Amino acid sequence: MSANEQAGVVVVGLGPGGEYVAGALAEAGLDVVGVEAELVGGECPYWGCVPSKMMIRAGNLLAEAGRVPALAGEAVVTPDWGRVAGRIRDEATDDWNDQVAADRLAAKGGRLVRGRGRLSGPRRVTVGDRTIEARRGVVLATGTRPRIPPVPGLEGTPYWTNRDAMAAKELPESMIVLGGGAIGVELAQAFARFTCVVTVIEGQGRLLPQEEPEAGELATEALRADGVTVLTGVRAQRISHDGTEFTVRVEGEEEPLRAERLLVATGRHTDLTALAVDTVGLDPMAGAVHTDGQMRAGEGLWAVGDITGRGAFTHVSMYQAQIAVRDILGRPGPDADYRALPRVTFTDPEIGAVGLTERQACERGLRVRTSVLPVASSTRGWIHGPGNEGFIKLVEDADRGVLIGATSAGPAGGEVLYGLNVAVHAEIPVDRLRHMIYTYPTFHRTVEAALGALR
Ligand SMILES: Cc1cc2nc3c(=O)[nH]c(=O)nc-3n(C[C@H](O)[C@H](O)[C@H](O)COP(=O)(O)OP(=O)(O)OC[C@H]3O[C@@H](n4cnc5c(N)ncnc54)[C@H](O)[C@@H]3O)c2cc1C
Ligand SMILES: NC(=O)c1ccc[n+]([C@@H]2O[C@H](COP(=O)([O-])OP(=O)(O)OC[C@H]3O[C@@H](n4cnc5c(N)ncnc54)[C@H](O)[C@@H]3O)[C@@H](O)[C@H]2O)c1
Repeated sequence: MSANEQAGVVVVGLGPGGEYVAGALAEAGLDVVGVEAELVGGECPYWGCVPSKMMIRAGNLLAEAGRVPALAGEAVVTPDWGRVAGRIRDEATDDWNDQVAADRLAAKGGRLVRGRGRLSGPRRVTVGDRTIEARRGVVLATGTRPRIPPVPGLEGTPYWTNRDAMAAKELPESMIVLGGGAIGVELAQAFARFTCVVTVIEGQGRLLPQEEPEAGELATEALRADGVTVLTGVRAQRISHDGTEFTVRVEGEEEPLRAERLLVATGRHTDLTALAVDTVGLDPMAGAVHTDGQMRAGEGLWAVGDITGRGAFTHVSMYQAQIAVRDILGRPGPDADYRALPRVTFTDPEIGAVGLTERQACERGLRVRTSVLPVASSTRGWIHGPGNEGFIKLVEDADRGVLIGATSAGPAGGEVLYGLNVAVHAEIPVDRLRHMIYTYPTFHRTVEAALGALR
């Protein structure tokens, strides 16, 4: 097949990673074509981070109002989902219209091609009946889609994914959430705080199973305090929908669960077959596009974002995008380094974590020292009162005397994480961390106490 168009670089998928690459390369003067099948900006601004955090912000306000009687008097609030739905429609997503983002790319000098792209050989991308030859190369940034588990009966029912939840104009009366990972716990709590009756079903033994066990316990307590029913270590056996409500049969439960909505939040996957990666010698059955430290996936081929399987987070896609841009422009720079990968689950309390969990460190054969201290034991935690649940957990490589992992859960737990992120990233000796000044009275003073408690 002969190429009928030319470009310097073709970026396939314009989520946070691809949009950054396309914009930065266009600003640097390259002839860039960005190919986007849906909305420029991707999952994060339209169906992910931004709208979900708007829901969470609103839900947290309601919960905070519920804490007023204990500390400050009376507060009467009437939850109104319409405010959240309206803000998501008008402020976050422009009613799911990406014109502003498309114009932003054009203003930087990039060319937008709307459609679903696929590789058609080295340095070639086909979109519909157009084939574009990229002189310098192609960047794959097509992200992920929800993974729908093969539960009997599920297919064909009007189940929700994150996309339906983000676009919900009305709050369902009840909702079953399949999956107790980041999406499941964040949305379960936000919907419950607006009075939706929520049940979470998590197949593993605890919520947030990728994180420390203490994080899962805290998330369970927080969700239960908001009235959410949390079932862990169980699987849905059969799902049906009778036109009005869902029925979910769960192993070990005599009575089936019933709810108006079913949200499937059981992880994400990427479809490399549809991208035709075999035309450039990559395995279409692989779960991700593997890259080297400069985000190179082959000759004239780079990949960034969720598709690389290095952590499905916007900040990872942006970090990788910066590296790919540097490499494509021929500027030297350090390889991608995931040792201090931070993540925050935006429940209330927020659960932030960086680096390795204790278990991951032990599995690597490292000799570890750990400590866990409750935020409530700090002066600030005690002053804060209701809503002060949380803890700091540290994981130290005992032989090197540096932190290799940490969890910061509590009020503003994601912000408190920053210092720990720096410590893990820069490998600051624990002994130096012990001898710095920690502002009084802050939540992060719990870190100082936790450093002293490492055993
Ligand atoms: C509910 C929810 C909440 C989240 N909250 C957070 C959070 O708080 N913090 C955080 O860091 N992360 C969060 N994430 C994850 C975050 O959204 C993703 O990690 C991020 O969007 C990944 O960016 P990306 O560039 O890899 O791809 P994506 O954002 O997935 O974008 C990929 C783009 O490629 C397009 N595309 C796909 N295939 C093709 C093709 N063949 N041709 C052309 N275009 C194509 C898609 O239409 C899409 O626009 C959340 C995700 C969800 C679902
Ligand atoms: N705050 C954030 O940064 C944030 C928020 C939301 C999503 N995200 C990103 O989006 C990605 C996708 O989120 P997610 O919550 O869908 O995935 P996830 O991988 O975080 O969690 C999925 C959960 O579903 C469970 N599960 C899988 N199959 C199941 C089944 N059949 N029955 C019951 N439970 C089952 C898994 O054990 C797991 O705990 C995450 O990996 C995360 O990186 C990030």
